[in-house]
Order: sequence, then structure tokens, then C-alpha cells
Amino acid sequence: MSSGSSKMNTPAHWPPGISYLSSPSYTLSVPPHILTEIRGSKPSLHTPPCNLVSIRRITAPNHPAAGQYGLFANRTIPPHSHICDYLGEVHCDDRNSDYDLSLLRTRDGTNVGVDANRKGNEARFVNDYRSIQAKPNAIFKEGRTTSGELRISIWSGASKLRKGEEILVSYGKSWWKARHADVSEEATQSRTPE
Ligand SMILES: C[S@@+](CC[C@H](N)C(=O)[O-])C[C@H]1O[C@@H](n2cnc3c(N)ncnc32)[C@H](O)[C@@H]1O
Repeated sequence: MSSGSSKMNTPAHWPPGISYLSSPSYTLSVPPHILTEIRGSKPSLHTPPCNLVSIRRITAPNHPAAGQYGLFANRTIPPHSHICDYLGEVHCDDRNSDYDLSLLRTRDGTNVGVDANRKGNEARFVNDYRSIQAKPNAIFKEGRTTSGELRISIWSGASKLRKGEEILVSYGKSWWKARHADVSEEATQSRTPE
């Protein structure tokens, strides 16, 4: 299936082993009629690396994702501005991935997700605001590109983002609920004798 994947022009701190995408990667789990609903009839547009943001390692010891990476504004970003698209593998199969966002629920009840675990772009490094700031300064928003393709993107919120500020969204209560359920299940399994 088509995707813009390249080793060229990867942003600084891009991790080895993760494919850098410049357009969504559609997996075979997406049936043709859903592919048409999402992408339309035109080929995907190629999105160049985003010069508004940087991927940075988080060194502050009190940050809940210390030692991991986050997404930071490279310059002042005005309110209500498109920052970057969230690119990844578009799929209809079940995934257990911390990088999986819901893109669409079709009329026949199929869930379509975008999973940036193995393939993605800068957007996969955006952290959730919880335990970092009182509220998010950015949001996930769905929209169509000029070619008609449905994508999720990161937009700034009601206030401008300052240069150097960490970009923080809300993953949503369901994301955290699923994560806590996974953690409890792992703990139960590790306590259960074989
Ligand atoms: C989509 S990734 C974000 C990028 C990630 N920090 C990285 O370096 O790859 C989601 C993961 O980031 C971490 N994370 C993001 N926001 C967090 C928060 N507010 N508190 C704790 N961990 C967070 C969790 O480990 C979560 O599974």
C-alpha cells in the first residue's frame, strides 16, 4: 500500500528503527471502500518535515515522561494554527499501541486508527498535558487536506505557543483508561502463578 517513507530529511533525534513518513501509510487491513472514504480518489500529498517543531529529550526529573522525548515549539506559533499532521499506519485491525489515535468510525461501525508506533512523523512525540501543565496548549483536530484526504493534525489552542514551549495535547480520558487497564492487567498477570 502507498506511503511516503524515507530515510532522507529525518528531523534531529529521529529514533533509529522507526520509519519517517511524509504521508499516511495505509495497511492492508483497510478495505477499499474505507480507503476511498478516507483518502478520496487522489494520491496522498507529501508533507515535508515540520519546521515549527523540534523533537527533544526530556531531562527535567519531575516531568512524568523524563528520559523520553517530547515535541517543542521552534518559534512562536499563533493561536488556532495548524502545526503538523499526525502521520502513521492507517489501520482497521486491533492494536495495543501507545501511539494509536482514532481517525474515524465508519457508518458500518468499523474503527479506523492511525498508529505511529513503527512509522510516523514528528507528531508521534507529542505528550499529554497531565502532570505537566494545568491544561493542554494544543489539540488534535480532524480535517481534510487539499487533496481531500482525512487526517488528524495538531493545532495550537486559544493562546499562542512560545518558542521553546512543550506542545501538550489531551490524549483523552479513554486513552488513559485503556492504559491504566493494561497496567492493572499486567500487574495481575505478574502476580498470578503459572
Ligand atoms: C505518543 S507517545 C509520546 C512520545 C513519547 N514521550 C516518546 O518519547 O516516544 C505516548 C507516551 O508518552 C508518555 N507520556 C506522554 N504524556 C505523558 C504524561 N502526561 N504522563 C506520563 N507519560 C506520558 C507515555 O509513556 C506514553 O505512553
